[in-house]
Amino acid sequence: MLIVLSGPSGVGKGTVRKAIFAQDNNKFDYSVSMTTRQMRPGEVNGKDYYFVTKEEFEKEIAEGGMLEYAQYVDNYYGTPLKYVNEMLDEGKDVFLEIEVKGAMQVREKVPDGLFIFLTPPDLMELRQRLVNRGTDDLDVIDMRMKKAVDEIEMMQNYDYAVVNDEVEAAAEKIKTIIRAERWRVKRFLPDYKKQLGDVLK
Ligand SMILES: Nc1nc2c(ncn2[C@@H]2O[C@H](COP(=O)(O)OP(=O)(O)O)[C@@H](O)[C@H]2O)c(=O)[nH]1
Ligand SMILES: Nc1ncnc2c1ncn2[C@@H]1O[C@H](COP(=O)(O)OP(=O)(O)O)[C@@H](O)[C@H]1O
Repeated sequence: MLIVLSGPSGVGKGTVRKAIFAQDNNKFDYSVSMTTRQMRPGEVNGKDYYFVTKEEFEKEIAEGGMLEYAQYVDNYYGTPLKYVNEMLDEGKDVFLEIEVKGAMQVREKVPDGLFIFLTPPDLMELRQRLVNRGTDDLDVIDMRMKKAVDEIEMMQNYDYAVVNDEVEAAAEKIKTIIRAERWRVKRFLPDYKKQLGDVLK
């Protein structure tokens, strides 16, 4: 199963994803993204991201090596296809944390993935989080808010919406959804159909 966590800029995707992976009882693997943005202090190449140059990233795109990618604030971000395919072939679940444009590309390619939209309690709180994060000037924050409203409209293309009111609670809700989704009929039927084909040979 391919699990996609997405949502508007600043809602807390990275924070909630880290809370999910901080617990070691996960049955799924995190797909490390590739990016052209600068490495921040404390980040590790290959763990937080694969940090590459613009030329290297564009070469990957040209060679068909990306499951999806998007340009976000002048940098490329994308999911390398190789690791995702390897995990899915081994029957493992893979977890992507990506912005909405990339998520929609994945929805096209993997329609039976699980798409979860992380949403803020309300727009004032989203703005407050961007202010608290302290990485942007107020005019940039206003631009991000306008973008966030467009991004929130994409919610209708997802399977579940999770309100990020409190980090641990949001992480728990997401894990509950993933557990429940494992028992969807559509995940069993193809396998039984294949077995039937083998049994009747
Ligand atoms: N489409 C896409 N978006 C990604 C990927 N990896 C990270 N992102 C998104 O890119 C945005 C910027 O990430 P980052 O630079 O780490 O900033 P921060 O999450 O705002 O601290 C976030 O919304 C991430 O969810 C990816 O592989 N593909
Ligand atoms: N549930 C929450 N309550 C309060 N602040 C939060 C919550 N989740 C995230 N934040 C804060 O909001 C800001 C944006 O979170 P971040 O994970 O960088 O968002 P994203 O990855 O979606 O851009 C950060 O300062 C983070 O600490």
